[in-house]
Amino acid sequence: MIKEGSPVILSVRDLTANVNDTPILKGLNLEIKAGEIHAIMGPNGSGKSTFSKVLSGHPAYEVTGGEVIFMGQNLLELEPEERSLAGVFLAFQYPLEIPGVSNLDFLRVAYNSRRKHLGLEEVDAFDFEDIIEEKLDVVKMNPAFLNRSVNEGFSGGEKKRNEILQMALLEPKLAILDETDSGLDIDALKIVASGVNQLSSADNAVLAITHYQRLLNYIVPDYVHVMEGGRILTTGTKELALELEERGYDWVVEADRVKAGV
Ligand SMILES: Nc1ncnc2c1ncn2[C@@H]1O[C@H](COP(=O)(O)OP(=O)(O)OP(=O)(O)O)[C@@H](O)[C@H]1O
Repeated sequence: MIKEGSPVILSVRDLTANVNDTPILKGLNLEIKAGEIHAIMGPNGSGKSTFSKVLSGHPAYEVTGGEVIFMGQNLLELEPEERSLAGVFLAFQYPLEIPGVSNLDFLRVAYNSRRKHLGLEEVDAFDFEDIIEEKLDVVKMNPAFLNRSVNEGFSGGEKKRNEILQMALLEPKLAILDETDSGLDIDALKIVASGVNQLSSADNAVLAITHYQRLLNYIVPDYVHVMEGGRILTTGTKELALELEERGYDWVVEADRVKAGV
């Protein structure tokens, strides 16, 4: 859904970041405009999850250089909660369990925080039930999951579905999906993808990190990036994902070496 002149949602320039004093991101550049769906693929350990965690403001990751501008503001200056309120949503690779906090209460607090941030009136528990019911339908989730503690005892696939429910509710400007497809059966994959597609619009953007081309049959990307060694080595269209599926990553790494004259 690329439109000429769409506003830039995320601009990442020469981003470098360390984990435990070890450089992981080594000069990452990426620009995402409104209405676009981007996919990042790449070998294990190339820094994909690190990138998503740096964007969400995870404290274990130290940014050592570069800039990240999200909708005109310096994202790196914002606390993780502020990033979320500003409209950055990260669907985790391993969603956290929060024992003792009901999913319904958790979702209502998150929803009201975002409304407050947008200058809108908070909704009470009664009205929230109508809102959440509509969103449950997006991910075809059984309402019984609302009364359980957040993700506690949920299966891997149920946790991922719950992440997409949060996303549908919060309507972020930038949704980052970190291997949301892993652990999903075929039907759940289609439901999750359909939830993402229903959310996707000309005003927001999606960044999907995945190992599997099959997700991209359902969430069709405008751009596919290959990450290796903490950088984006190459960018293509959805056909690139098909080529990667067939040929693996070595040829991309080799082509980058030849380009760099190494
Ligand atoms: N807390 C940490 N301490 C030490 N090293 C870490 C830590 N977190 C990540 N790393 C290292 O950073 C590198 C990049 O990891 P990351 O999880 O970002 O890769 P990835 O591309 O998402 O991999 P995968 O496809 O396997 O999920 C890896 O070598 C990993 O071991």
